[in-house]
Amino acid sequence: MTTTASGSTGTDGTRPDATGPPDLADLHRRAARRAAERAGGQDRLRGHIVCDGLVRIYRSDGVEVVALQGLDLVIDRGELVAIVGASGSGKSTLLNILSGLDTPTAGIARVADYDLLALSARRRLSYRRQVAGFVWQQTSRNLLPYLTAVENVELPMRLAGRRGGRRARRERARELLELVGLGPGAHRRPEQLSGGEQQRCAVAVAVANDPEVLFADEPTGELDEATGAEVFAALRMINAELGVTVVVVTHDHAVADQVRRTVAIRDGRTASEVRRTARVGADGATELVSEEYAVLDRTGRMQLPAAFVDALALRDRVRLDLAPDHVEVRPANGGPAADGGPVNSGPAADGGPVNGDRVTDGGGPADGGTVDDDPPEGGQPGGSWRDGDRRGDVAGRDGAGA
Ligand SMILES: Nc1ncnc2c1ncn2[C@@H]1O[C@H](COP(=O)(O)OP(=O)(O)OP(=O)(O)O)[C@@H](O)[C@H]1O
Repeated sequence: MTTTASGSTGTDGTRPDATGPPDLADLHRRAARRAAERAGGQDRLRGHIVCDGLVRIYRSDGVEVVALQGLDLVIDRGELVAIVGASGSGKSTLLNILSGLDTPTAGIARVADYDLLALSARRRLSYRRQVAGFVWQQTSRNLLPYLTAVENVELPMRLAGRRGGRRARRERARELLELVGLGPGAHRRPEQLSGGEQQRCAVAVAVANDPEVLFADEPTGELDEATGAEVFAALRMINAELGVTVVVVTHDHAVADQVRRTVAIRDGRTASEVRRTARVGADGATELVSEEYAVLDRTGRMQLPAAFVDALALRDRVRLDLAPDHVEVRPANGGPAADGGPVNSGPAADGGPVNGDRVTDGGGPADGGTVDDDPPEGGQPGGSWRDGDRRGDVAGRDGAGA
């Protein structure tokens, strides 16, 4: 690595008069300051939901299955996030841990300041009754068949000993059913409701005790597209009106494509994520812009997209170089990148997209930029990548690369 000119520095380690991108000396100072903060414990993880190095190992009959292998995830209060990933990638395991149904093997899992690795039985019960709501994929698992919709919503309030008496509970149950668009069905039993209506009722049940977070595991999995959209609208309503943080595991593109943030899990780790923002274009029209990012963990590790790895035949070890606004990754022994082109030219310092893809609404995410897109033709760098693809790990913190 080489460094360039330096100047006087501000309290954050950068030059106070800097107007352009930071130079290499700035970056080195910043890195040293962050390392010192980590060592001093100031690098505290913040978020409504925090997973850091989360591990879950299942053991049965002498066989170990590592379902989560150091998963990192931070979700802010009030966010609505979709979790996607191939079958077996660890989505349900993650949701079971976050909802207090399962205990992780190691790492950090914290929701609303509840440390999920250190819950007493009593605190776990109060967490599940009052902090976390849950909606299962199977409609039959969410509701008691012999109670009406309104009675199903009242039940968690009764179990939690919610104050205000029967009348107050009934009033709240009705309000919640109205909110999810099920007012007229309040006095029907589940068998008298459609699948979509049952799932909307389940959403109302899940938020009956004012939880801080709502987890839903494939809530539209058993429904057709139109009915699934109604259920997702109910989740959106809960998120927007009640401010509940919502995390939805889904295979449903119609759901994943509608949220502002979709996180892809692969092999028990967060691999990439797509963020969507509405922007007003030059013609005054609002467009939805999707940007895809690789996920960098706290120790500096990330997964290179398989298309990038294959395009440059990257194997075993790579060279890393720090430039003022990006990091270059090159094959260790020459290869296609030896004559120039950095693999990743995205602006790293400001958190810019890893591949620079931008997708405007209209063609939809299928046109590019989402985690499930087809890889670019010929696997050229600069394209998007498929969620299920093999990736190369890059460990950046020690500068070794591999
Ligand atoms: N109770 C268990 N005992 C042993 N292995 C398990 C157990 N539960 C899950 N696994 C394994 O852990 C890994 C992750 O499973 P998980 O159910 O979390 O994946 P998933 O992404 O939710 O998959 P799907 O989309 O098919 O539901 C898989 O290899 C699975 O076989």
